[in-house]
Amino acid sequence: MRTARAPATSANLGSGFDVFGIALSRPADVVRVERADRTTIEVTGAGSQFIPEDPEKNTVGAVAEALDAPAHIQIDKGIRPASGLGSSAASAAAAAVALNDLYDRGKSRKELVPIAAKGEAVVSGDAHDDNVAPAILGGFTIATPDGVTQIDTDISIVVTLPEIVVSTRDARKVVPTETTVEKLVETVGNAATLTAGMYRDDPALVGRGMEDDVVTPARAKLIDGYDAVRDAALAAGATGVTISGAGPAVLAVTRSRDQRSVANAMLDTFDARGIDARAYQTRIGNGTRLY
Ligand SMILES: Nc1ncnc2c1ncn2[C@@H]1O[C@H](COP(=O)(O)OP(=O)(O)O)[C@@H](O)[C@H]1O
Ligand SMILES: N[C@@H](CCOP(=O)(O)O)C(=O)O
Repeated sequence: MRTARAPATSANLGSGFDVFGIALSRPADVVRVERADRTTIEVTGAGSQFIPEDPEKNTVGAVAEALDAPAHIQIDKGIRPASGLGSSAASAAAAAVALNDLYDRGKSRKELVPIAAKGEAVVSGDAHDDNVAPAILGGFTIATPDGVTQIDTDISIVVTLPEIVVSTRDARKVVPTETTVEKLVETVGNAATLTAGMYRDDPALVGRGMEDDVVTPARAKLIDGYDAVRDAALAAGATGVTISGAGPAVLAVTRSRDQRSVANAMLDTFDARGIDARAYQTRIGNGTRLY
């Protein structure tokens, strides 16, 4: 038997659509695997009533198949599904690391990224690596078709998760298919600024580099109160605010001293609109840990 803990992740970070991702120190999923003749799945925890236990429909089923590692897989969800916090990716990442060890498959952490991404394809229709890469490797990751670059960094983050459901599959349908050269130039500048900020552990650069005028405005329409919550977080000291993944979670980069006031400002703003929400005061953290 093996047990692995995989963290929530936040993909895109505004200017890095389908490329950038960060691991968050909390919340997390815990996955326990035991050898079996065929794969069976049991899910408990946050939002488990909405998560299929059929191996064809759960992200961990695709991972077990890709590693040829049938198992009884118990998933304890700490990350609500359809949150924008890489919930489906965290289970896949934890299962990949645990099954690789259980069956002694000898894959490196980087080799496990595309295997865990097969689970993402099951739920979102696309095998994008931007959640599974940080979930497995930790830190800040740049996932491209040529591979993953990982940077360890320490940045304070607030993520606010409203009681709204946005499925990644639906949020991918509103992504614009065309943009202008001006916006392309702006996006490249912001993505480069963000990357420099990650190298320097600099929340001001990271926050500025999250600006995005292409994908985020289209998706913001799916999140009731997004603009007001963003303004409130910035007024409370956040250095940048964007949608976490496909939403509805909203992510703010902060200096450590401003974390609590930013979290309160975001919660109060959702509350004023009658929307229940919870805030995670968290940091960029480690990848999947095997017990
Ligand atoms: N192990 C899993 N954990 C979470 N969601 C899963 C899992 N396996 C399948 N799903 C399905 O994936 C969808 C949530 O994935 P997604 O929309 O990408 O949310 P998130 O942004 O939180 O990852 C839900 O329909 C859920 O039922
Ligand atoms: N790049 C993807 C990331 C989806 O993240 P999730 O946490 O919402 O699953 C996208 O933006 O569609």
